[in-house]
Amino acid sequence: MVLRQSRISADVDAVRAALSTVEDPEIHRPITDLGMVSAVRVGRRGTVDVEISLTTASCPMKNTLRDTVVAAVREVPGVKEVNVDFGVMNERQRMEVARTLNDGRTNNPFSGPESTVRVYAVASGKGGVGKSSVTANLAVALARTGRTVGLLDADVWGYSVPQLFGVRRAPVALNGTMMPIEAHGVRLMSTGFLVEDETPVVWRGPMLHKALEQFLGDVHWGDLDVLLLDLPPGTGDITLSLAELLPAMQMVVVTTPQEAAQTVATRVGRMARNLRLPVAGVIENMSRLACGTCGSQTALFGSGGGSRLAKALDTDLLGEVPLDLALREAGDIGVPVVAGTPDAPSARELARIAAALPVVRRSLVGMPLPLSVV
Ligand SMILES: Nc1ncnc2c1ncn2[C@@H]1O[C@H](COP(=O)(O)OP(=O)(O)OP(=O)(O)O)[C@@H](O)[C@H]1O
Repeated sequence: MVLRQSRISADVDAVRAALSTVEDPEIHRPITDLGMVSAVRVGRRGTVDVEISLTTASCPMKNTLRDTVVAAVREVPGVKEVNVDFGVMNERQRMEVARTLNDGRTNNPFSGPESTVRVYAVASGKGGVGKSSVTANLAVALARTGRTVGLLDADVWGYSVPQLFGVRRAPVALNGTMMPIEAHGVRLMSTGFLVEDETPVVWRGPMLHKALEQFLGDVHWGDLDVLLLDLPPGTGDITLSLAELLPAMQMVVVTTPQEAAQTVATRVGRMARNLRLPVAGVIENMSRLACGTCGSQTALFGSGGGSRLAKALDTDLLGEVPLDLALREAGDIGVPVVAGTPDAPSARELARIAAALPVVRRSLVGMPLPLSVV
């Protein structure tokens, strides 16, 4: 029995079938559909050689891809050894991949009425209240419950997504289509990936709108369940553009317990009303500081800001995230706290909030209807 099995040789079709279960880690399509498998050779002793053509020579996911290919091919009966060689696609092949990706796609996949993607824009009245930390952790928490999540760093000038996720590289681009960078299970895009370290971004007005349009339309987000947007602090052009580009956009407002609720409510409330954006709820951040030794709680930044703001905006308080050293340290090392220290008090609360994020729809009352006079 043992002898006979060692003589069975795997066949090329079975190996190709196994390879069709392997997805490109960034494009999320089978490598066989993308034309990435350039050769498969099966030796008599169960040795399989696979040649993979990468979309770019500096493919950051090369090792991940090698591991998945080896694991898939090893499952084929008769396979004893798997060797993977990498080459690079030529321009014609890259164009073919870009065509496959763009097949039937409209420019902005989130703009049509048929889009079922839940879109949350996370806003704050001012900077430094933890809006980006909250957004990053909500995204990771949602991804950890099995959802496909995208996070667009719409804080174009003050981007923090690269730091919060520990990503320091440029995205792969294929003939005008950019691949989001995946980290901690979330598909990310940020201006921070596109500029040299510390280079200031000076886009304004129409250029800004165009850039956001491209972030939505020219990035291959794939089939998302949820798209989160980390807005810049305050209210302004970016929110205006995004509200126009994303009909399903709803806002989540982050505040500290101390912030003058009335000021934020007036500012954010006016913007939400003017743009007819529904507010899904308020998250109070930096709520209390728990003493690690005695467990006593100190309201370092006062209390009640979140519930006051929720009341003023006529929405719900979704949760209160405590001040937590683990969250601050997580941000510094680039591993969101819900992934790195899921038992930390802030991580538990953020995961709870993510699991219960409500869906509110934009009212059509007062919106211009797409009618034309005939
Ligand atoms: N709950 C928390 N506990 C401890 N530290 C926190 C908490 N929330 C945020 N921080 C820390 O506060 C700082 C500001 O957070 P963050 O960058 O997320 O704020 P922001 O509102 O997005 O700021 P900006 O508007 O400038 O982008 C960071 O150092 C972050 O680690």
